[in-house]
Amino acid sequence: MKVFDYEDIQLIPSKSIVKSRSECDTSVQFGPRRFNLPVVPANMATIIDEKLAIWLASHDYFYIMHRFDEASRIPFMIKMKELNLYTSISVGVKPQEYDFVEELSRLNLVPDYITIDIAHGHSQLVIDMITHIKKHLPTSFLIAGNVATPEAVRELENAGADATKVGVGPGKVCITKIKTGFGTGGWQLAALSRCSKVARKPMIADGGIRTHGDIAKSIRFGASMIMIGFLFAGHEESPGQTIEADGQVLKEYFGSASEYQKGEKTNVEGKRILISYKGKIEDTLKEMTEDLQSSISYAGGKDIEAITKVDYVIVKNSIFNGDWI
Ligand SMILES: NC(=O)C1=CN([C@@H]2O[C@H](COP(=O)(O)OP(=O)(O)OC[C@H]3O[C@@H](n4cnc5c(N)ncnc54)[C@H](OP(=O)(O)O)[C@@H]3O)[C@@H](O)[C@H]2O)C=CC1
Ligand SMILES: Nc1nc2c(ncn2[C@@H]2O[C@H](COP(=O)(O)O)[C@@H](O)[C@H]2O)c(=O)[nH]1
Repeated sequence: MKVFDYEDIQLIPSKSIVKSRSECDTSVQFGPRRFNLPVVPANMATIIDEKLAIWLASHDYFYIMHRFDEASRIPFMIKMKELNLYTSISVGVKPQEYDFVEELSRLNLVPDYITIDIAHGHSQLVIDMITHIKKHLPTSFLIAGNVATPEAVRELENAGADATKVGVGPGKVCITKIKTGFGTGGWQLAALSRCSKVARKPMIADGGIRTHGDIAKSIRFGASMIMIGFLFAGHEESPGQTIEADGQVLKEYFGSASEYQKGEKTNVEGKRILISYKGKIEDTLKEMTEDLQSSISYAGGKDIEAITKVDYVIVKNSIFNGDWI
């Protein structure tokens, strides 16, 4: 199988049709809503919390709340609805999650988006949860993952998922490939490309984004939305703990399957890292927008759609020409 990853690809420019990059529209329709950018901060405890979710929703960005503070999910949804903001939450597949879905239905607290978030999403456990959610919350836009193969995308779509999330093991704080030998680490973009050959519904590329150019590459290879942890970690608004050491300000970023999230050393497939403080998330989103507008201009178009059709070359490990920016 021919594989490649983000650092091995360069997209080929087409003639620009705009006078200024500011003419390029980075917005995207995803499910029932339109968002300013095709990116979503990872549904992880050190990446998203209620305060950031409110900011993102009220500024027309997509968010997915994590599922690790189970009891706070209903109060969170009530607050978002009171603020007239859309709701987007995560669930797992354990028995209590079945009750939770039924409770939402009973309370008529219907999330606009609901994401089934487990490590190995190509599983009967996920198919059963898709069936359960579609029965009790049929109008919610249902995202299911994570998966790595076309077979998995097809099965979850056939079970009723409205979108699938692709990426097993490419994450910055992931140790799945080291601990299990499995995953898409090092070939995440090729895995996405394979999945796109069969997907009939939108796909979220999840994990392994290291530069803003990787967003355009994900779109070229089939993603409608891109989930990002590392690039959103370390901001003022990031919920991870802030640590000061030797005059440096650092923030923590840990995996959802790490002992820091789980509170125990069982089935650990994630680690914790410290990241230099990055400033305000609004500034990062502005830079991402400008860079994606530039990508659209290089693609020879005026909107995201233009990027889906560009030519590309595979040049192994080429993008930094041996340098790091
Ligand atoms: N995208 C990725 O590459 C990865 C992401 N993660 C993240 O970590 C968090 C915890 O994930 P997860 O452990 O799935 O959540 P849970 O702890 O909720 O476990 C999910 C359920 O699936 C069962 N299961 C069976 N086989 C597997 C398998 N190979 N991997 C995981 N579960 C399995 C588990 O049973 P039992 O516990 O008894 O085995 C459990 O009932 C999630 O947020 C997930 O997204 C974790 C690893 C990889
Ligand atoms: N293998 C693991 N993967 C994890 C864990 N926690 C989260 N994740 C995945 O990583 C992405 C974010 O990737 P990044 O490269 O942008 O940082 C996230 O959305 C999850 O899919 C974990 O503990 N182990």
